Amino acid sequence: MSQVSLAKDKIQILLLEGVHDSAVRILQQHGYSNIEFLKTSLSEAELCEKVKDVHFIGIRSRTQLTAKVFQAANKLAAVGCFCIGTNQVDLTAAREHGVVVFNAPFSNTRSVAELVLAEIIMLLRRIPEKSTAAHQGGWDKSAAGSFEARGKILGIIGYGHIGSQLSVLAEQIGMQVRFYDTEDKLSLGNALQVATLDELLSIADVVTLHVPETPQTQWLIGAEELQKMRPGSILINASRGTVVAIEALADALRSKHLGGAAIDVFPVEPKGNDEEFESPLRGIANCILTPHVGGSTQEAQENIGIEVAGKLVRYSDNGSTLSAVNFPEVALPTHAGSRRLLHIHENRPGMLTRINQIMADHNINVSGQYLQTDAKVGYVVVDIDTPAESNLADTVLAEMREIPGTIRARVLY
Ligand SMILES: NC(=O)c1ccc[n+]([C@@H]2O[C@H](COP(=O)([O-])OP(=O)(O)OC[C@H]3O[C@@H](n4cnc5c(N)ncnc54)[C@H](O)[C@@H]3O)[C@@H](O)[C@H]2O)c1
Ligand SMILES: O=C(O)[C@H](O)COP(=O)(O)O
Repeated sequence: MSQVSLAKDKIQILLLEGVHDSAVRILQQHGYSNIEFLKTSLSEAELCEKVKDVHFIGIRSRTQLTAKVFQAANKLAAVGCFCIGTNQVDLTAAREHGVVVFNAPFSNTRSVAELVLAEIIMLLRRIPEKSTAAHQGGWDKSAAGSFEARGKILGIIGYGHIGSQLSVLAEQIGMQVRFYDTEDKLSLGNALQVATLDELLSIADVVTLHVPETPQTQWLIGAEELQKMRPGSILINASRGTVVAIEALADALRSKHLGGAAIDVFPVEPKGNDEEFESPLRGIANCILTPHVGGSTQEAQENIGIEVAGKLVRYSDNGSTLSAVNFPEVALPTHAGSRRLLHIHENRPGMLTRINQIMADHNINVSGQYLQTDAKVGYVVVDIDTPAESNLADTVLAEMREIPGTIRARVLY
């Protein structure tokens, strides 16, 4: 499971799903040239084969990194999710294999909030069906069923980075914001938190979902919840496809209980742009269907590329795990003038003592030491004063790997 120090051009990086060029630029600027770039995702079987030689992998929301993939990924040090969601990665398996997972928690949030705001206005004015009619030669000039957004109640489920930004934007056009969140949240502007999901559903003219995919959010909105929404109200989902029971939503739209919907994420999404999109929502009036593009803007993708590639570089160069989603977080200074050893282990008592005993045995001067643990994993970083040409670091590394409970150890180049 361990990995020796490698020259940067030997470090293999695999970028999938067409992550933005900015990621490649950042990696190259920091000396990483061994980069394979694919526009598509890969299946589990393809990944298991491909990851064997890979040290860093970059994915978006489509690539499923399962326990089986981590089992095959002997050399993998870190995963960069070039998106917000990390539900596509088995985070526990990653941690058990000593693989650090990073994401981009902020960079595409504004893009999602803007799209949802636009959809609210479009749906309240019944623009999707009027536009479809016009494309077919129709002329549906009528105010029936068309409303201003001003004064309407926007119900936000999940008041995190996206939900709270949308809250601010929606107030700018005069909407009244109410939100439901399982955590107590600071209300921005005049927004108010409500105590229960049912309360939110019963008062909102527009309900929009901004929760992560978790066991608790799976099918959060089913037939029962849809019935609790106000007649003629609107549902928007740009979170994850498993949050809304899609057949029940199709029924609620067909029966006209709901006045419209905008859905960006689906329980099953095509694997690529050349696969047909199947959904019970196809053909339903006043229903905007978008191909998971909430975060797909030039600005967001470029920023995500820079942000996540930067995190991979800092981990590779320095061992920094700041803002990792599955790992003890350590923010580290550079280590010019010393060799840096990383030791990832099961969180058992006495690990640090064992590591320091090895340093003492070799009469090594430790110039810096950092330890961070969580319930399962411990992460120790040791800076030792030894000339770059000495092989003492490799000797020490070999001994550190022998410590029972070691998951992964390496020395930084
Ligand atoms: N469509 C897209 O392209 C796109 C783009 C970005 C993000 N997303 C999705 O949007 C999600 C939200 O993003 P974010 O940046 O706002 O995340 P966030 O973590 O900042 O906010 C999520 C909020 O949901 C709340 N929450 C969690 N479980 C809940 C529950 N059961 N009921 C009510 N509230 C609950 C949390 O407390 C938190 O406040 C992401 O996890 C991702 O899946 C989609
Ligand atoms: O989690 C996210 O950030 C969004 O779902 C966007 O995913 P994408 O990078 O696959 O568009």
